[in-house]
Amino acid sequence: MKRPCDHCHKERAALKRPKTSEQLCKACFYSAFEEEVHETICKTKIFRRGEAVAIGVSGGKDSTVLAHVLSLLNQRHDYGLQLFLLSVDEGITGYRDHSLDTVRRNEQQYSIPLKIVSYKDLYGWTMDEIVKQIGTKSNCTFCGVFRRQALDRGAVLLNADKIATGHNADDVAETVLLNLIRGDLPRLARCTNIITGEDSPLPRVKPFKYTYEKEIVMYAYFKRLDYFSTECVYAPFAARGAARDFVKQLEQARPRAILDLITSGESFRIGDTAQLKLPTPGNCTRCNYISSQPVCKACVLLEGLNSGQPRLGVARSRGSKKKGNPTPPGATPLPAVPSHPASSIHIEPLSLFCVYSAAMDHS
Ligand SMILES: Nc1ncnc2c1ncn2[C@@H]1O[C@H](COP(=O)(O)OP(=O)(O)OP(=O)(O)O)[C@@H](O)[C@H]1O
Repeated sequence: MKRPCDHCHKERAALKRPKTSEQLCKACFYSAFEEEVHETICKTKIFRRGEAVAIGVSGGKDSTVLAHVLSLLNQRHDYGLQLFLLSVDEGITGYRDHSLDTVRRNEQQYSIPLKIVSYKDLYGWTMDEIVKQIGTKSNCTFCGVFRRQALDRGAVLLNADKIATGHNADDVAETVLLNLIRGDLPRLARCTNIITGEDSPLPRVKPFKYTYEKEIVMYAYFKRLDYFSTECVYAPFAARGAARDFVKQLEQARPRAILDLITSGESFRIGDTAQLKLPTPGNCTRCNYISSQPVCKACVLLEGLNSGQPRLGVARSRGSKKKGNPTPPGATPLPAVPSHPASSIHIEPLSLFCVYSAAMDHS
């Protein structure tokens, strides 16, 4: 016979909590999971009453659970947030089309309005078309850069104040490790910030910063949430490989290791030399997107695609001084994106870092 729940001592335990090793019944697990996210939101003050929040939803487990939990906590604790679902359709047949079906169902299930923006409309290219040009070697670079901008542009169209993403504690711990391995001190110092996006028009927040991936999967499973669990067809091995495996091994030996890695990252402070490396944000001269270079990375990549030299932007690490309109025939010119005051937030180009690490993995 199973032992009783460590919290309520009434119901029988249904699971062992990965984060704490406690034996809990389902109800106590849901409550612990949700209230920890609530505590993170309150302590870090990532939301203000009345704000419009665009939740970046891919249809995957993390963002689906995020949409579910934010909607629930918004009602339960009366945050006064206006929530939206925001999806980027990268144009990947057999992957994103299916996950978008999930997101459309989520719109009904959670009664949260959904906006979908597509690479085809914004840039004139789908990822399927890009992969035909570039192959599967540097495709993640294009996808990451385009997705970041697409999320920003979608959120601006929604008049959102913030973007919330489903990045979890495992993601943050991996980023700490990767920055440490690469000796990237400025990024190491920033990568644990819960509010990021100084290099974007809108702040980005990670309510799951302290939430373990395993618990997100358990929560989704026990609550029978409707999510899509297939890997991207173009990047089944791109995801941070060794760092991910290492974090999982550490967690197996000692569950607290994930939180400890985050705490180590948080304790890091950079000196003046490293501070000098931080780029100064300006605006892209072509599309007006916030950029530390005269031409933003997306425009450089587009220029390469449209001129039949798709490796152009991949080979160059940053920016381009070439002139010309990168918008292809038939594509919507990119709408102007306002910038937000840099002083009001911390910076952490986590998504850009994913792109960077994917590029490193492929190189
Ligand atoms: N196509 C997309 N549309 C909207 N948001 C996205 C998209 N892809 C990723 N995101 C956001 O970025 C976060 C991290 O991206 P990542 O690539 O790890 O997501 P995923 O593995 O596709 O799905 P999930 O994180 O939801 O399980 C997601 O949780 C989500 O908030």
